[in-house]
Amino acid sequence: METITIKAGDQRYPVHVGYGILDHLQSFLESEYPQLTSILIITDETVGELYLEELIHAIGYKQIYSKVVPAGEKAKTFEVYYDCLSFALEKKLDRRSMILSFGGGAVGDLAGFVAASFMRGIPFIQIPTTILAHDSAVGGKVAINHPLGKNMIGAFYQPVGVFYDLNYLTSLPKAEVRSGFAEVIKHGLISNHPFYDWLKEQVESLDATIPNPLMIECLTKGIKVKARIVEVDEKEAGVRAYLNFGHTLGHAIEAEVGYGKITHGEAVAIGMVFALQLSSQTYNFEFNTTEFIQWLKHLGYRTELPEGLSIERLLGRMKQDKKSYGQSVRFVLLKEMGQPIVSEVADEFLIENLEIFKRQGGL
Ligand SMILES: NC(=O)c1ccc[n+]([C@@H]2O[C@H](COP(=O)([O-])OP(=O)(O)OC[C@H]3O[C@@H](n4cnc5c(N)ncnc54)[C@H](O)[C@@H]3O)[C@@H](O)[C@H]2O)c1
Ligand SMILES: O=C(O)C(=O)C[C@@H](O)[C@H](O)[C@H](O)COP(=O)(O)O
Ligand SMILES: [Zn+2]
Repeated sequence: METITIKAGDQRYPVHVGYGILDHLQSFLESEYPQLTSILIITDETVGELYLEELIHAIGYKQIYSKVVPAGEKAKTFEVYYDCLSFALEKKLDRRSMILSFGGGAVGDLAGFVAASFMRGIPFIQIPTTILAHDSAVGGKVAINHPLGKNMIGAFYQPVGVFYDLNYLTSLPKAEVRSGFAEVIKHGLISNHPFYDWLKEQVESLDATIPNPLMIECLTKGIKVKARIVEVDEKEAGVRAYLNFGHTLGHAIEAEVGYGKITHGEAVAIGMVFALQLSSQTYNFEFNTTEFIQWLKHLGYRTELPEGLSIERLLGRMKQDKKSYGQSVRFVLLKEMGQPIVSEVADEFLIENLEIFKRQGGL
């Protein structure tokens, strides 16, 4: 097991990563929360069906409730959020209760926001079950979606611990492996040459990555990139925006095609290709985009805009992105490998490039 400590503001918490590590959760609860009154596990129907009983057994605590929510983006709605809060009130959770988020990023974002707002905040633990969640379970961004924009209603609210048992990854569908791995690639691109080059060299196929020990290395490297950024800028006043590389267009695509119709990682992969196109035009960033796209395609990613999307509507979505001020769209671009910059992009330039992108099917 490897443990990475996250420092965020005045908080510190461990991210334990490894195979079969849930025994540590029980001892963590006993030692750190001796006055615990009850536990609410929030999970989704898929993860619940596969692993909930086993988790309840592993925790071995008497007062455990579980709330099963729909799988995927359907969990990140106001209705489901409200339903979770009602459930917590009905079960008489109090300020010494704990929420355990058990699932992928969607459940983590939802459960974290429930924890952040229930009685103005009770502790929560992340038990991630997807590759993507190496990103979402760390750093304290919690949120639900609004029809007008992704993650628009939320908070910065850190978990008190993350227990990442990689055994869960073995049941992930291929599309979810791919989705999660896009965030690993993002962490490579925004951090440095060696990490990105290493990834490209090592990962020729996503089929072989689970339960290959290579995956644990990819995930811990990714978590460390995120940890270094969150440590200096917990609430995205500056450099934390780098973690949004690929997300300006990515989130606009997710909202336009309909939440859950495309995976988050797949949309981010397309967004990264586009951000690289803008980077080379704006900063003469010398990067072998053709080779990058070939690698993405080889791993099974789509690299072009989904059909039928209107450029005007995408632009409208991007203007509502959380990085935008006034009506100016701000993108995370790369000046060099590992040197991101947040850059204001003029509408005309953006439209021109989106048109090229649309015509050329991802360059
Ligand atoms: N808070 C953050 O910092 C942050 C970072 C990145 C992404 N996100 C958010 O995370 C979400 C995406 O996360 P995700 O990809 O983990 O999605 P997810 O939670 O929707 O999980 C993807 C699918 O895989 C299933 N699943 C989960 N674990 C499984 C397992 N072990 N075996 C089989 N099936 C399993 C789920 O039921 C779901 O259908 C998006 O909403 C995105 O906006 C948040
Ligand atoms: O942790 C961050 O900061 C990120 O931007 C990580 C992203 O991968 C993640 O998708 C995040 O939820 C996006 O945040 P948002 O503020 O653009 O909604
Ligand atoms: Zn993301």
